Amino acid sequence: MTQPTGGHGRQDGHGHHGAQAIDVADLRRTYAGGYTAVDGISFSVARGELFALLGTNGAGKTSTMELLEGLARPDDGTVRVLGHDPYTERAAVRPRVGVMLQEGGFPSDLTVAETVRMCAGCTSGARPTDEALALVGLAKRAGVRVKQLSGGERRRLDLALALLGRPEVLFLDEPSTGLDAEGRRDTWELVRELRNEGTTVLLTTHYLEEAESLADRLAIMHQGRIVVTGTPAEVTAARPGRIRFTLPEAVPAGRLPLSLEAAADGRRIEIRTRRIQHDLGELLRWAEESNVQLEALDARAATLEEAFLDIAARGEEMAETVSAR
Ligand SMILES: Nc1ncnc2c1ncn2[C@@H]1O[C@H](COP(=O)(O)OP(=O)(O)OP(=O)(O)O)[C@@H](O)[C@H]1O
Repeated sequence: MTQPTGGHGRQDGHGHHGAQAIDVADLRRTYAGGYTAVDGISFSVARGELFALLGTNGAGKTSTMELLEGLARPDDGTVRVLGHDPYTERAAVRPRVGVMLQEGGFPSDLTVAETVRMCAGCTSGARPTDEALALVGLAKRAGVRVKQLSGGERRRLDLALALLGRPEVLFLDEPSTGLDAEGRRDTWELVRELRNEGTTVLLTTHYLEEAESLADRLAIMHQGRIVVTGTPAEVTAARPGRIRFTLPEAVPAGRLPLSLEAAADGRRIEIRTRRIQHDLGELLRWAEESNVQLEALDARAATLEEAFLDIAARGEEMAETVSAR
């Protein structure tokens, strides 16, 4: 992929300099059958920030994205994108945002280049077709019919279309789903570049590694609510780290210092701790003093995946503790 060019930078000619690019307050969305998919969420995304919305299947990510994109009207609460209501002031917002939906639908008989040209026709200041295709690594596929593209190539075409108007705010709903490992890396690189040029990016993803590596901040949703929000480091810092090792046969687990809350599975020991440096220090001093050789010693902080699985398992309970603060 080539570098994106001609970005709008961090300038804002519309008098909202310094304001949040996206502001969501007490947002609620209830579907016709009475199901509340978005249950009072609030968050904001600063200009030039890359924000990831994570959550279990059915958590309400897409329902939220659609409200931010102005595709539906909230039942309660407010949304501001670049200072405007994306639903009632659609004309003011739409030209300044790029949207990549979960399933882009384009006529499959057109070629890749024809599809881009068609969309460029109704986008003011659109990138040239060649440039848009080069950005997503599809330049060589310009003459191929859309229906002949692989799933991953279609995702890239979706992304090219979202980037056509050099958007200030980019909404990406699972941009790398269906991409192979290389395609995913390329997409990450491109999204990072766009962010570095000042584009505000809101993305949903099921790849926690993607969120961990790309996001400046993220929120994890569960059953229509935001359970935690923060930088990837903040979100994982709240979870316990883990120390694992195997004790020599001659040393029973009962000889470990009592202050270490260890779980033993035969000789395999696991310590879950929020004070990983302290506990590891204590363990190593004890091993040294007792002349015990710890085998397969491994210590690490929590990953975003662990934080996520924890929330998926205990979402309800955690939502209560977070909102109680
Ligand atoms: N048009 C609709 N009518 C009724 N219920 C809907 C509609 N669209 C979505 N829902 C329900 O709202 C909930 C949230 O769906 P949503 O697509 O926002 O979740 P999501 O977090 O994007 O999930 P996924 O990770 O599976 O894409 C789900 O329970 C879904 O069944």
